[in-house]
Amino acid sequence: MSGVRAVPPRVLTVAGSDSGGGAGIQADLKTMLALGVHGMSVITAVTAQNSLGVQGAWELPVEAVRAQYRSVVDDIGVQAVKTGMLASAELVEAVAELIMDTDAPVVVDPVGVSKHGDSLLAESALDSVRTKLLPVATVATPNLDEVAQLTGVHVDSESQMRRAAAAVLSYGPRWVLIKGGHLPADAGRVGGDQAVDLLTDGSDEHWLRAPRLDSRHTHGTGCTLASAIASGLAKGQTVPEAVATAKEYVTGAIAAGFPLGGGIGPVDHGWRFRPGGGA
Ligand SMILES: Nc1ncnc2c1ncn2[C@@H]1O[C@H](COP(=O)(O)OP(=O)(O)OP(=O)(O)O)[C@@H](O)[C@H]1O
Ligand SMILES: Cc1ncc(CO)c(N)n1
Repeated sequence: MSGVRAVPPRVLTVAGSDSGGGAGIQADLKTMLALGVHGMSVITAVTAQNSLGVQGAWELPVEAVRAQYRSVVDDIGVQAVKTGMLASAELVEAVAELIMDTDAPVVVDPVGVSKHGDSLLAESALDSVRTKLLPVATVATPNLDEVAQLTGVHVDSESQMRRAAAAVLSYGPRWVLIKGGHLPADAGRVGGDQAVDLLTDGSDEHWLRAPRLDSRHTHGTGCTLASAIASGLAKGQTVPEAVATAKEYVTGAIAAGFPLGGGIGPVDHGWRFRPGGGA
């Protein structure tokens, strides 16, 4: 065979490794494969993690993170970047600085704690996230716990999501997606049967709604959503388009989540390839 091969858009994730394969770097790369882009990784930390929680975490030296990033960006190039677990203030600041020099949209998932409540970011790094990382984000995707941690705004109803969005936008990201996945079941005007997220840049506002799925196996939802957004942006979609297609993808992945180990199983990144999945 000969001829020019098509080169897929390239997306870089800067995040931690989840040995259990459901979240972190592993979720990001699986999402990117499923969405047809070329995934690349800068590993910031290694976690020993499974369906029961995080048993250990080790940060990489800043020098190793910088070297991985430069290797990818200087030779291969990127059409979008996604950040996840950054562990420490030093790493947050180094990554923010690297991103500043990169001409590509950036999705910042300000990962604070895992589904089991294990900390993935030092308390001392919060200020660097606010003042260094959020300002370089094209889209920031905090969940409600991260919103509370970063801004002090506690959301327990849909109406408060607007206030939360304004508080995050005050740190400088172009767009914010407030993820309502953790809203209590009886919150909001429309009742508790929907998983509602709010995307806004301060003037344009998009409410994204999907059926709230009664699944225990939701490990990796946030990483999957942020990587799917980055994949859409790399393909040239606008932010609202990328978020809408990512929401559809993560909803399908949650619906197909499966039990693994004795605790919270992963979402299914490959759901579209299964019988009836639509691929
Ligand atoms: N039970 C559910 N049913 C449908 N959608 C859900 C459910 N739980 C979360 N979502 C959706 O999944 C996406 C990720 O949101 P979530 O709040 O779970 O992220 P997260 O807390 O950052 O995830 P993680 O725990 O992986 O860090 C959002 O679009 C949210 O609305
Ligand atoms: C490494 C890693 N990144 C992100 C998450 C999200 O909760 C996780 N559980 N583990």
